[in-house]
Amino acid sequence: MPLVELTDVHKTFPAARGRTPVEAIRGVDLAVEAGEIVGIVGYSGAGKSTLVRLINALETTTSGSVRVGGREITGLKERELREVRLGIGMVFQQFNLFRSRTVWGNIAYPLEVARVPKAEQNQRISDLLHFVGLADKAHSHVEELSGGQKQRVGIARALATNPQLLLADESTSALDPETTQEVLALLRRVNSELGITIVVITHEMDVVRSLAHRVVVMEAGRIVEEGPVVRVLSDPQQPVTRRFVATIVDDEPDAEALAALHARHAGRFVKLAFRGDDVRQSDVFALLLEHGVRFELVFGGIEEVQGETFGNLTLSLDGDPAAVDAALDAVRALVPAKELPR
Ligand SMILES: Nc1ncnc2c1ncn2[C@@H]1O[C@H](COP(=O)(O)OP(=O)(O)OP(=O)(O)O)[C@@H](O)[C@H]1O
Repeated sequence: MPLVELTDVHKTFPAARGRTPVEAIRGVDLAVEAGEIVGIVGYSGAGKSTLVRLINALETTTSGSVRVGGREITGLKERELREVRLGIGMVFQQFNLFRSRTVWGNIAYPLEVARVPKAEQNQRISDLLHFVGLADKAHSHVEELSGGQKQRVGIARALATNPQLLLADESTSALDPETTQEVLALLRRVNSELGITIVVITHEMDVVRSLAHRVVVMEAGRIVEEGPVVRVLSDPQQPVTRRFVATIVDDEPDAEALAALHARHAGRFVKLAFRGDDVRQSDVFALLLEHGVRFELVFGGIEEVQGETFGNLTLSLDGDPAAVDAALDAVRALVPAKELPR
């Protein structure tokens, strides 16, 4: 049974005066299995935050079903919803910490609300501070902390009530790249050491690449593509997915770059797609040489994501036209190859 299951979910916000209603979510089916890290990506307005707010019952669906831990949450009473929310931790972009409280006090807050006995609270807070590496900051005030430390407090607070699910909404967008990596490493430990399922919303593909097992791409209130991260990064299908993937993986030169490359290289351009370790680049290059074709690498790169390699290399091929054709036929038997226009 999935930990979270959305079936044909729609959410329409009523029209503000003189406006049309906003269909924020338009028929979403999504299952998140226990233990997974799912990254939800999409541009601003795609519906990511609304989707997350439906999962933690801060919004109600217009139609469709939302199940958390097997329990239908649509139509539950406020008291029952509070119970459901206790099983879900939230981490926010702007940390949402209480400035008037110390680090300890911030982590204590959800435990106070849940009326956890004091001795148990103290043990829990102390464990969490060690887990997130802030034991020495217990009595610091929030303003004294760096952004990364604030987010670690945010994560500790989200974990205080032992949730099964952590929802992270742009949790690293306010952080610099190095601090982002620290927070992502902590989230990976939350998943691997504590077994907590994580749904992370982001517009940064780097976050997806280094954290998620599976990626869900949203556009205009719908899921337009989903799959294991390595699959989606190495072979994106939808235009919106390609645009996201292009921010971290070189695909093929755009028209402007292509014109500049053609001005420098006389040969025919072909893009080769390497996926996994089954085809070695050296085998492809040997085939070209066997056919008497000279080549130069003009664009692209090879990536390693979660232990798998993939990438796209654009080569300029020079030689007798018939030999280039024959070489291309032979190469196509090994890897997908696409000739780029002149
Ligand atoms: N409470 C609301 N009332 C009216 N419209 C809303 C409300 N919340 C969201 N919307 C609209 O629903 C659509 C989806 O918004 P949502 O915040 O879910 O997108 P998002 O993908 O999370 O974007 P961002 O990355 O900017 O947060 C947008 O058109 C937004 O204006």
